[in-house]
Amino acid sequence: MSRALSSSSSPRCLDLRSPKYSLAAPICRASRFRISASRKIQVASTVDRRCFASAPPESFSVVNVDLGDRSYPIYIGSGLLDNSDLIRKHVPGRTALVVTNETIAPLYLERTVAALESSGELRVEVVILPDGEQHKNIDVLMRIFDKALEAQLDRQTTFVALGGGVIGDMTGFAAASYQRGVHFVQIPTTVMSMVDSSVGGKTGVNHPAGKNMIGAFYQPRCVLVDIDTLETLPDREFSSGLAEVVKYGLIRDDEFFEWQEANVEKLMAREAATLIHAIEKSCINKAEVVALDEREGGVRATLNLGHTFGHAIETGVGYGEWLHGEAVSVGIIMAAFMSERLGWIDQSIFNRTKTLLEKCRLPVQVPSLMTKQLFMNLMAIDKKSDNGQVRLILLRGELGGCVFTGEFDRLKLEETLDNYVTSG
Ligand SMILES: NC(=O)c1ccc[n+]([C@@H]2O[C@H](COP(=O)([O-])OP(=O)(O)OC[C@H]3O[C@@H](n4cnc5c(N)ncnc54)[C@H](O)[C@@H]3O)[C@@H](O)[C@H]2O)c1
Ligand SMILES: O=C(O)C(=O)C[C@@H](O)[C@H](O)[C@H](O)COP(=O)(O)O
Ligand SMILES: [Zn+2]
Repeated sequence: MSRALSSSSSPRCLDLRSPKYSLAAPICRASRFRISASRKIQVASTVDRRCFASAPPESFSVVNVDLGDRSYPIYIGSGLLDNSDLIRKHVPGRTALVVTNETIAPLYLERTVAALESSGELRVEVVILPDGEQHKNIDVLMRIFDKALEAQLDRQTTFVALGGGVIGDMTGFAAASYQRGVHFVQIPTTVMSMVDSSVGGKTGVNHPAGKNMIGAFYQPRCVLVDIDTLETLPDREFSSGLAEVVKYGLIRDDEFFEWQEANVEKLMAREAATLIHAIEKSCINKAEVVALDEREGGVRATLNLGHTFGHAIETGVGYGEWLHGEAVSVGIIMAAFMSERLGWIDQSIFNRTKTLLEKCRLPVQVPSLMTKQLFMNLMAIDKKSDNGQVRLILLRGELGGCVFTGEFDRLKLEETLDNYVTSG
């Protein structure tokens, strides 16, 4: 059950009351999740596999992102990379461009291209980018456009992102802007991209001065999560993605947080059923938030818990030095510390958060390179800033409660930086 979030007396402090969802009547042989509060939006369901003639015997679930005529399914399961019917259903036109990187290409490109080409009706082009956050920029983005133009891809083409969040964010932005918009499909291959970045349509690239500063909201036509691809994901990357999973529990889903506390060992052992549950619950939480506030007018900002501190760390130490989830983990702990110092949460919530992040093998200390001044400079250009004033997502009330606000005692922010910054 999602928690009702704490309200605030401040007019600039949004009341982030989240709707609850519950299990409703089964459809076919499976379950359907609904928001059971005032807004009855179907956010998630499990499809009848009979819809897909050549689907493999493995089962999969579907979480729907409800955005009216731009709604789309997130398919979650095993063996889905080879399920040609599933992907082809969402690739109209006669051409597709698969965007991936040097690490993922030898692992999963051949199968992805084979699935797309299986009908014999699609010409599939490929562009392989260099790997790493340091390449998430305008210069490397141009390589996607260069390839698309060289291959004479038209407006009916589909850009397919095969990879982690870097590839997904860049391909989505390329799809949003190539010939003013072409179709887009996400095939995430990291925990981070499966639980977060492939869903919700935030796309873009970094600027040397700040993370994701250039981009667009642009939704995919479907997200295909094949959990088998996680078999090759390095441990450090695996842990990184879990920072966002912990985030969902903290901002809106106390039961999910408690489930994580109870199942973290199985999660870290990559047990399939546990992994699938974590991905499904994360996608359901994200889909609900995105359906309520696609373009971050209010409640969507809560998905940024820890990110104001975290993005400052990623930019400050140099893109790629710290992984996104590592920086977010430290950001989450700083936000929790500050919330506790403000008297907004009990110390036990801070302690439980720290323990869970540590069990996910995530850092909870600021890198030594970060000075207080560097934090302040980088945080000032955060996209959530309002008229030069930093606004933060802070925890408030019971576990699962948070607020997005610029109305807090600035001394507590200073105190937080003083407590966590070790240098200069
Ligand atoms: N758009 C959003 O809503 C959103 C949400 C969260 C994060 N992000 C962005 O996502 C990026 C981080 O994503 P990420 O953590 O996936 O990093 P990433 O895309 O850099 O991938 C992590 C590393 O794992 C490799 N890799 C990917 N899949 C693999 C696999 N199956 N097997 C082996 N290696 C594999 C990649 O080549 C890379 O080296 C950041 O730029 C962050 O800002 C965006
Ligand atoms: O989807 C969202 O909204 C998020 O904030 C998800 C974050 O985990 C993600 O890192 C996102 O890219 C951050 O967005 P930004 O607007 O702060 O760049
Ligand atoms: Zn993030």
